[in-house]
Amino acid sequence: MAGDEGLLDVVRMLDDACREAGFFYVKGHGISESLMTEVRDITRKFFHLPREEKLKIKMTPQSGYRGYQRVGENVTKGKPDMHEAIDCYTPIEPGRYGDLAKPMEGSNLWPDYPSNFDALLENYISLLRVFVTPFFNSDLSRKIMRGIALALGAPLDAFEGGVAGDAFWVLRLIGYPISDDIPQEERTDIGCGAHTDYGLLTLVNQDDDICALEVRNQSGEWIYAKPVPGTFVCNIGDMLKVWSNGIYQPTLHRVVNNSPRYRVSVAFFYESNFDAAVEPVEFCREKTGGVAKYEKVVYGEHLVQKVLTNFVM
Ligand SMILES: N=C(N)NCCCC[C@H](N)C(=O)O
Ligand SMILES: O=C(O)CCC(=O)C(=O)O
Ligand SMILES: [Fe+2]
Repeated sequence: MAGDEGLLDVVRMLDDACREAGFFYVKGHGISESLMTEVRDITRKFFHLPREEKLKIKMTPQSGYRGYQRVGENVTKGKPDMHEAIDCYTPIEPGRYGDLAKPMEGSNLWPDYPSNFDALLENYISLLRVFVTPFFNSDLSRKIMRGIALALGAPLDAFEGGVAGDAFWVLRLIGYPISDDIPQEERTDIGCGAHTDYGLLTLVNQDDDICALEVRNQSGEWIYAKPVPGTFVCNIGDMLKVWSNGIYQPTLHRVVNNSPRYRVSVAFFYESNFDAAVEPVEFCREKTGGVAKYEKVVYGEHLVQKVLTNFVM
């Protein structure tokens, strides 16, 4: 690979983006634009169903926090978010991680309508995750993580193995209504409050033509991650900060839908192993003065703590 100029260019761009912005666009990734659109369109169709239909897959503590949440149920920094969503997670069998995963045990709730929802989404998830057949491989998130490993000057598989070789995944299908459609007494001015993501890497498939995702730059200004059709907007999560000893930092972002149209985005989160204890890896410590800047974090504890405090139901 050392002689592949094209690859080295991409790795350099990735390193710049991860250091400067914590956000970047990925194109030419092998997921067809038509599939990306289809996934957003089926999500939109679901959110346009009557409330009773959507509540058939209501998210509750008993469902392992999987399923549908109404506008305002997700809360960020004490303020209700003006989005509705379906949250899906890697299925967790009872007892799989002992007490650690108890609150999130279970399998995902898929709606009956639109009828091919589960098949389409399960296919999409497998393409973003790790999908290996004798004829065809797709593992987009892992490929990007391999690029990030190279960007840090490490071997390709530096972010796999015991810590992320069995990566946990999260999928959020999100709808942001226009404010006129939200009763005034329930309305706040923000679709999703400022936050960083929890894991390694996020891949956002967002509606074309609506600017709503805002990223905080180094001067503290909010700038749009404008839609670029066919691309994923990618960003770094909390676990990669710890793992890289802060060489790459997650960036605050938020969503404000001031457009006159309902906005859909589908965010895929590629995480470490659920029970991984993530700590600064030696090759990153060496690059940053030899001292670990962060304490060890168990990813599953981080996620469960977020999930238990994110909702007002
Ligand atoms: N899995 C992720 N990243 N979910 C993003 C939701 C961010 C908002 C959430 N209420 C919070 O305060 O974190
Ligand atoms: O809707 C978006 O564009 C981003 C959503 C987001 O940041 C998240 O769910 O973590
Ligand atoms: Fe996010």
